[in-house]
Amino acid sequence: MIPSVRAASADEVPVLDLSAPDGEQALATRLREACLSLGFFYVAGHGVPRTLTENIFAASRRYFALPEEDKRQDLIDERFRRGYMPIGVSHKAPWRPDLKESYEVSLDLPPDDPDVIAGRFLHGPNRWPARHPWLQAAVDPYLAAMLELGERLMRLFALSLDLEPEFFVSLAKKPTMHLRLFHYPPQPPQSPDDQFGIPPHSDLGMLTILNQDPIGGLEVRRRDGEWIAAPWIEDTFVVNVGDLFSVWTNDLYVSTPHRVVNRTGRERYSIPTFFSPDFDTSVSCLPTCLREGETPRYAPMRSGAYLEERLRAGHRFDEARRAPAA
Ligand SMILES: O=C(O)CCC(=O)C(=O)O
Ligand SMILES: [Fe+2]
Repeated sequence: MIPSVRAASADEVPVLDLSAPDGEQALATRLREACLSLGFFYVAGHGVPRTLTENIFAASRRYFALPEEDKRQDLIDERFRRGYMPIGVSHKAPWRPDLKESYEVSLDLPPDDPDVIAGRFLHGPNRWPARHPWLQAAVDPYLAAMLELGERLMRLFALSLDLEPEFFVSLAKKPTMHLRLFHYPPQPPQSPDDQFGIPPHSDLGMLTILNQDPIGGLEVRRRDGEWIAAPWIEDTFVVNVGDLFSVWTNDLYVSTPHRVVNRTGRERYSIPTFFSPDFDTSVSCLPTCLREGETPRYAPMRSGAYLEERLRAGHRFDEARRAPAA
């Protein structure tokens, strides 16, 4: 098992209260400080009703408690990437397969949407088990709340970089977003050093809003290389930037590596929502982020193509089709 790491101190993980009366510019300044240091921060005062969180966690627990044969009726499809992802599919070299199962939801596009008709990767309808209507009933309102919170944060991110407030929102009219219900079984104490719930990685897109349960297990790598355990703070979301911000800001805002190790002996559930801009968005160093004498560290890229490459590299669908071990 990976040796355990120290708990983050309170000043290492800033908490931004979005309901504070000091105004958006003050919040944007705090957000900037957080992104210049750890690249992770918490948001409180976010306005997302607590019942939405309680309901989606309850539905997630209920779903993952179903027999494997039942969940496999919702087996994820390689093109739209929606539905049930058993243990074994998320598997990135050189690590062992992730010790987690998931249910994947994205922006729900109707069959007559031009991108769906064109067969574009990730563009499609969500997938819901008709036998378990409570799943969609809990996820849909939560997803709507995440879209709203995501826009609020995108405006703050824009302000924090001296951009006009709608800069990121206007790039995300049909965002390639993913809401993922995760279940991490407890990791056995004798598990090898290359076994994680999720191995060290940076997030692919623009920003991530994570809802975690009180179990713990998320670990974040500081800029000096030390790993620290992210705390659980009641009624907050954990926010971090993804790789696109490293490109936009020339590493001023770093897409911080993180991982999950569930050492607690208990089941862990978490619900990250990932935001990326529209599939064809071209991403390159922002003029407001290029300091004197610097040159862009990353070649311009297309958001969707980057996402596709990384998603295809990190998943093994032959594992999804294999019958589960008896
Ligand atoms: O489950 C968590 O706490 C983190 C998940 C994560 O890092 C990811 O899916 O990218
Ligand atoms: Fe992540």
